[in-house]
Amino acid sequence: MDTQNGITATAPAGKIPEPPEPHLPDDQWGRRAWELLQKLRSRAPLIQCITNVVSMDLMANVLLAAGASPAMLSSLNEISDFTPGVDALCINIGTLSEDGLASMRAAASVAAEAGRPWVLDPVAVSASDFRMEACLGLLELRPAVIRGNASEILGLASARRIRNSKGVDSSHQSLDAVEAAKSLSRSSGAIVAVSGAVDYITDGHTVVGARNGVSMLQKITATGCAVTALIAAFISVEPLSALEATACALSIFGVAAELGMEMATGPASLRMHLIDSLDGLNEHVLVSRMNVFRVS
Ligand SMILES: Nc1ncnc2c1ncn2[C@@H]1O[C@H](COP(=O)(O)OP(=O)(O)OP(=O)(O)O)[C@@H](O)[C@H]1O
Ligand SMILES: Cc1ncsc1CCO
Ligand SMILES: [Mg+2]
Repeated sequence: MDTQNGITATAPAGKIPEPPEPHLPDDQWGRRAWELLQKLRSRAPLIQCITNVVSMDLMANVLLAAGASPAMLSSLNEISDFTPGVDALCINIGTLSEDGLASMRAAASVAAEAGRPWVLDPVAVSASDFRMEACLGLLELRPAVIRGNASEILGLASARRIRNSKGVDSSHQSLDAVEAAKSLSRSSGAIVAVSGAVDYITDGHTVVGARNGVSMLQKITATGCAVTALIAAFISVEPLSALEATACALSIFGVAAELGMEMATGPASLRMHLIDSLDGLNEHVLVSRMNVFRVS
């Protein structure tokens, strides 16, 4: 059994791991992203978010602007009724509590049993043993995607609280966490995305970079949380191509931010214009702006 980083291997004994997804040529990403965005808009998938109290509003509004249907239900008493019917689940440990963790565990188990994909946002995983242990336990429930900033991915991949971690913000560059992301992907079986100036997405073998976005996103709280929820929405419409769906979600969010920045005068107006730009995004603008490339 592979116990790399102390995390139990994901493929059952004897099962041959699935091959990496076929490689999409760099010039096809815009077309692919538009195809997935159209699917999302026409299906309006139901996305359950068990998330931190800071992020709820932005997360729900980003999901709505993209065409999904958000539901921030988190009581343990509702999970057995509600979670089997969702299209995907987003779990974010930003303001973690004992009760919240019990709900997260229950919802991830129910989603997995019902064959619904779920994504993990390991916010500030190195801030406390409580968070690290919570995340390592959640990894055993098989998230389809893990998205974090570089410090979070470095911490989670090592299964140890890293020093010089600052809380919810990153103190590392995304490129510094690419090898950790690959290792975490192989040990957990999840697609792993590291956000930053360039977002990196990996299935443990292939690495794709997404260069869209603006640095002012770091001045708006919970943009990372919101893009993780967007990833949940994208994988719900394309579960068999989770790497592509994840890269498309990150890149589309970045394109919306770039368009929003053209009208914004600061973080507060960028937040508003980003949501408007995501809602109004059209094929021509998306295809001409998308900047996704194969790294390895
Ligand atoms: N320097 C940058 N230039 C362009 N885009 C960036 C930059 N830094 C982050 N982003 C984008 O901002 C979004 C949030 O990423 P970030 O790494 O800041 O997440 P985070 O730290 O988890 O955020 P939060 O915890 O506030 O939700 C992503 O879409 C990412 O691509
Ligand atoms: C500021 C903050 N604190 C806990 S979660 C959160 C939102 C960004 O991750
Ligand atoms: Mg975060």
